[in-house]
Amino acid sequence: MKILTPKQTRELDQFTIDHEPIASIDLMERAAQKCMDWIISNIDASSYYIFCGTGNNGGDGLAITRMLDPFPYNKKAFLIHFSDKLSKDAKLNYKHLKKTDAACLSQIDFLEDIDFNQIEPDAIIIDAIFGSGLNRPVEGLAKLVIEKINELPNKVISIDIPSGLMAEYDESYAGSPAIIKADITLTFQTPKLSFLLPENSQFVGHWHVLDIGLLAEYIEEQKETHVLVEKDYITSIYKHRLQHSHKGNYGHALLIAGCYGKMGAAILASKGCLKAGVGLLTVHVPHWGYNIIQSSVPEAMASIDRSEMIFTEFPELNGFNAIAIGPGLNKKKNSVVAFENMLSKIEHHSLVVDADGLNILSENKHLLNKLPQQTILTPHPKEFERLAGSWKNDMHRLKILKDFCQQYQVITVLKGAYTVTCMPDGRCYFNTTGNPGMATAGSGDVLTGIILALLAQNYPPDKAATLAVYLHGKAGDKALLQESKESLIASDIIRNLGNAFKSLN
Ligand SMILES: NC(=O)C1=CN([C@@H]2O[C@H](COP(=O)(O)OP(=O)(O)OC[C@H]3O[C@@H](n4cnc5c(N)ncnc54)[C@H](OP(=O)(O)O)[C@@H]3O)[C@@H](O)[C@H]2O)[C@@H](O)CC1
Ligand SMILES: Nc1ncnc2c1ncn2[C@@H]1O[C@H](COP(=O)(O)OP(=O)(O)O)[C@@H](O)[C@H]1O
Ligand SMILES: [K+]
Repeated sequence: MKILTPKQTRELDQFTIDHEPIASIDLMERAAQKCMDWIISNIDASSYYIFCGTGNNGGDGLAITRMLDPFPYNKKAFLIHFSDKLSKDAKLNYKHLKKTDAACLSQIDFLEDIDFNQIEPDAIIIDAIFGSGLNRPVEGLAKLVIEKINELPNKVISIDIPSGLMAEYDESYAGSPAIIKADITLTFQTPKLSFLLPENSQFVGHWHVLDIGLLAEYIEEQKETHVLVEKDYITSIYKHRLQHSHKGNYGHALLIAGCYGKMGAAILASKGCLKAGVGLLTVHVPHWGYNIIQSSVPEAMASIDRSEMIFTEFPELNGFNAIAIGPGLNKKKNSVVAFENMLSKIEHHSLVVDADGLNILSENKHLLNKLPQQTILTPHPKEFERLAGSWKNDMHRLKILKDFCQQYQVITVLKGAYTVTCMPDGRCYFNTTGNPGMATAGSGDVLTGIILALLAQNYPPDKAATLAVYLHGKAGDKALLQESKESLIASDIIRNLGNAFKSLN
């Protein structure tokens, strides 16, 4: 699903109004009805307090209040009068609600006009103060109301976007002084970019996209800049195995991993790779790790370093079509030299760099220029900061990520919730699978193994990265059916890779 900018969202609304065609007031009615349908199906409450602004978001809130009328709920709508400029459609809905139930509607000029004590703790608050039209930090009356709502124990449902949050912002934006902390956000047609950034999860809560019938024609024409990766996209890139295939069809991968004390990383990445369908896997380990890898991963072949403890050399690269380097490596000088040598020998191979491979790059930045085009880097945020520098806010981090990928022509998988895979041309793919149980030692090593396996199977690097990230998260979600978020460990992700692949069929 494409994520649209605020400008594109406005254009999409207008395109739908012009081409469906539909009057804007009817579109608002449709949006409000979709919210109502969702609320009635999912929420069990007897009282609703609807806080409405003066723009079209407030118009949605006023329409929702009217639609609650046939139901046996207590309801009260507050028009937060922070501006005299009521939008045309908000005005129509204001009049309409006055006719339906004038008593439930109050205009609020001062915070004291609202008796917050009357709001029962189990009542639902609907936040329709600001939507996508917010264009500056919230001040004055609206700020006071938002702060007060955030102090209440009530469940809050935000319409379109939590009031005070912007769909997109730049690095100079230090956050609005007041933003609604929603439990649920019901957003229209496509999610907003800000929903996917860690710093905003405290405001957005669980978000749901409601299809209000805005025209797909317009969305299809837009460039794929920010994409939410869901099952339909993944099934479109997934290649089924052919009946008459043999292991030679699925590539020969080389994994360079492990050092004294960190052989576990090599084992986890190897297993992730094998369980993601590679034909053949060779693991290059220090001498000391030979017995460990052979007995823990009998399916893999071993290539043994002359060094007892660390990575100092690599096997002949001909014969491998994909290489991963980094899990459980180390950053000693001899390893850096071997890494640099290897980069100079790479020709047609696809490459993944993780963990200490990334730390070597951070400490030897000239090596970034030697990476083959479309190399996949898989940093967690700390590793990315070491690679590319620090950021002022998460939207700025996204900009740094795009600049970095464009400068070095690499693909970067920035890990976390909504892992973002950024392409050399700056396109960003946000993953939707995975859970906090995956924040556990070795989980990233498994991902490296999966990416390696898909590269060896000849997936183009951009598709290998997005598919691997999706499958890794899906395996984590499947693991959660038997485990808790605390008990889930990296081996559980490996064990559930089969279930993750099956979910694509
Ligand atoms: N278009 C459609 O077809 C559909 C739209 N829909 C709904 O419309 C919503 C977008 O509506 P919107 O554009 O009217 O913006 P909204 O956020 O309600 O109001 C902002 C207003 O407040 C003002 N303002 C801004 N910042 C401010 C601040 N800090 N402090 C004080 N004032 C501030 C600003 O005016 P300004 O003062 O800048 O002139 C603006 O007029 C969207 O989220 C969705 O819910 C749905 O019904 C589906 C169909
Ligand atoms: N809250 C979360 N939601 C979804 N995925 C997560 C979450 N926390 C961590 N993960 C995933 O778990 C993996 C952790 O990787 P990493 O930090 O490199 O771990 P390690 O270095 O221990 O192997 C990443 O793929 C990341 O996306
Ligand atoms: K809102």
